[in-house]
Amino acid sequence: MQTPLAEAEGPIRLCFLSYRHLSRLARSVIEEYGDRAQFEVIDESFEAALAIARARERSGTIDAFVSAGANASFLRGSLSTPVAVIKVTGYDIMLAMLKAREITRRVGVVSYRQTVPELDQVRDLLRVEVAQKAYRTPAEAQEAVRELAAHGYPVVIGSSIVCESAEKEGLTAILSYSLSSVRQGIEDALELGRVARLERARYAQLDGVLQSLEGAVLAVDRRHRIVALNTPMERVLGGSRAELLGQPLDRYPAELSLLGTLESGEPDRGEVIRVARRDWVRGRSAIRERGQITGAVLTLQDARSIREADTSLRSQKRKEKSPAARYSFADLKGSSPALQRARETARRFAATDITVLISGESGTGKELFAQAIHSASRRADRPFVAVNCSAFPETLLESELFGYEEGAFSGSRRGGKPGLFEAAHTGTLFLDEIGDMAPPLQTRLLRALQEREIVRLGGVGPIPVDVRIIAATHQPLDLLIQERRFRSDLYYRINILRLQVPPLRDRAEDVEELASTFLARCLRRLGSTLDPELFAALLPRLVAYRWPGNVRELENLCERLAVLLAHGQADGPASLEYLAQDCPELFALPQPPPAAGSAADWRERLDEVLAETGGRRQETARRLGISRATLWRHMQELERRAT
Ligand SMILES: Nc1ncnc2c1ncn2[C@@H]1O[C@H](COP(=O)(O)OP(=O)(O)OP(=O)(O)O)[C@@H](O)[C@H]1O
Repeated sequence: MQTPLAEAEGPIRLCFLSYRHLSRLARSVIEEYGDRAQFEVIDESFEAALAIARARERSGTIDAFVSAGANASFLRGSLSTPVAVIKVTGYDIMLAMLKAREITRRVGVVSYRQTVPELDQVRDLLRVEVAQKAYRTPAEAQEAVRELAAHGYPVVIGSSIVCESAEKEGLTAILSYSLSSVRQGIEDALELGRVARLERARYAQLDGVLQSLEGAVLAVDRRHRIVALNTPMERVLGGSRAELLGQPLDRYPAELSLLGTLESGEPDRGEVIRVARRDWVRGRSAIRERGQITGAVLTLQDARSIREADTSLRSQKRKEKSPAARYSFADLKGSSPALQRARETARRFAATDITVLISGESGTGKELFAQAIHSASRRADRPFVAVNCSAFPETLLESELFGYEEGAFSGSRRGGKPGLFEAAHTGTLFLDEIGDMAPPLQTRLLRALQEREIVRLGGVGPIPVDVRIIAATHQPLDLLIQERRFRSDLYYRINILRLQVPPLRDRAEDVEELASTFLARCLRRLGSTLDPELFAALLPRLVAYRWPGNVRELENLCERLAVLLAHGQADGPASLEYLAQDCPELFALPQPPPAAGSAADWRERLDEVLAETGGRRQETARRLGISRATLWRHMQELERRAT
């Protein structure tokens, strides 16, 4: 394949466009250039010359044109290929004057644009009577020649057009151009042609880069005219490249304007604009040459493709340590009417993308419901991220949720850290115990939910996040609002779809299914099976118990029972008493739930178990059938009441 620069090799292709007087002169020097240049000489001027020049431009067969006088000016203004101008020098005129003097002492000189003042000074020297005239158009040239003829000037010096007119008037015409000025014109044209080739080759390379870009790109010059663009940008502007090149960008929607960038030189990136019925992320920057702004570039990235790339990037990262939901509706055991109703409601919520608020006592299965909703929603294969708001001190929870930038606080990790909102992007964020969130953080959370974007701690730019929120609480939020511990606007924002998970004591029908499921599962893990007779004997006690720790307590108790049963320490119905030693709660009066029972009783029980476990909270929580977070909360509460 030929590279653009290889195309720049070979002789420079020049085209002469002039009346025949100059063409004749040009033909006489062509041979001197040998291999350096290839010539085409055309005896035409103005409109006819322009038509031919444009045809050559389109076919790309010419590197530069050569012309003179008014003709050259006319062509220059209409062609994008360079036009070298053959200029008349004082020396040329002197030579022509000497030739003219051999014929007559009355000489007319007709020059393009302006007369030659020096001639007035030398005419006495040459002892010639000189009449000077200037012209701009062929008609003016003709008129000037006619006037000279009328005033009895037999010889006229001038350009090709002038010579042509003079001959028509029957005068002697002397071309003002000398061979040396024609040679100078050709040298200029060779240089212009060489530079034009290099520029074309560079442009072709740049264009190759532009075309390979996925986004729409264009560049303008200092005057805000389009000088380069790629195919996607042609589609945005709704025209072909040939139509668009050279057009002022002002004609297009104001959002695409680069005038501000040309003015200030300041780049700006990231703003989303809507043009041609699509959303684009716009970038604008200035082009500088040696510090001077010479143009500007506009880039438009399809917002949809950025979103897709963002999603795939985030999901790529997520695959490494993806927080996923483990449970679905199939894992939600229980067939009591209350649970069935809750399950049905949750299923309907799963079909929407709306915020859900789940309330219920600790251990009733709120997180399990949240996971089931997520797993049945359109976000099922996206992350499910759970955070217990009561388990973190305020500032730590803030950085957990929103992440932080490097240097946000002393000890912040290098490179910063994305928060749970970002980790949950496109998925679900489960905010457990939302009632325990500190009010300042509630304000930040509300803003994130409303704006659908977050700002990392120490960060400036907002990061858009697409997250479904499922919040849970064991406390009545309306009471917390009265106590000014919960913001009412956040409450209204999250309290859209409500799900109440009933305590286990209100659905005793579920105990049998739950207990047999938990026991069978634990025993299987221990390589044993459930003895139906023993289970039948145990069931009335399980059903009668009030389960202050709800399903979690039942699950923990089943684990304990399974260990005892699997090791053959309890065998047959007679061993119920034996079990009673290890599971006294089933055989004694039920422990009052912390909220309902007296604080003193609860404190006593808590202290008792803490003493038994040597202060180990994990084990204490397990024995009490509550989560660690709940234990921590209760301890805080008791301390608060004590002071
Ligand atoms: N209906 C159910 N079927 C099977 N297992 C359940 C059910 N409900 C709860 N569980 C189990 O009980 C335990 C406690 O449930 P979960 O953590 O969802 O409760 P929670 O209400 O979110 O508790 P907390 O308020 O203390 O965070 C979990 O191990 C869960 O799998």
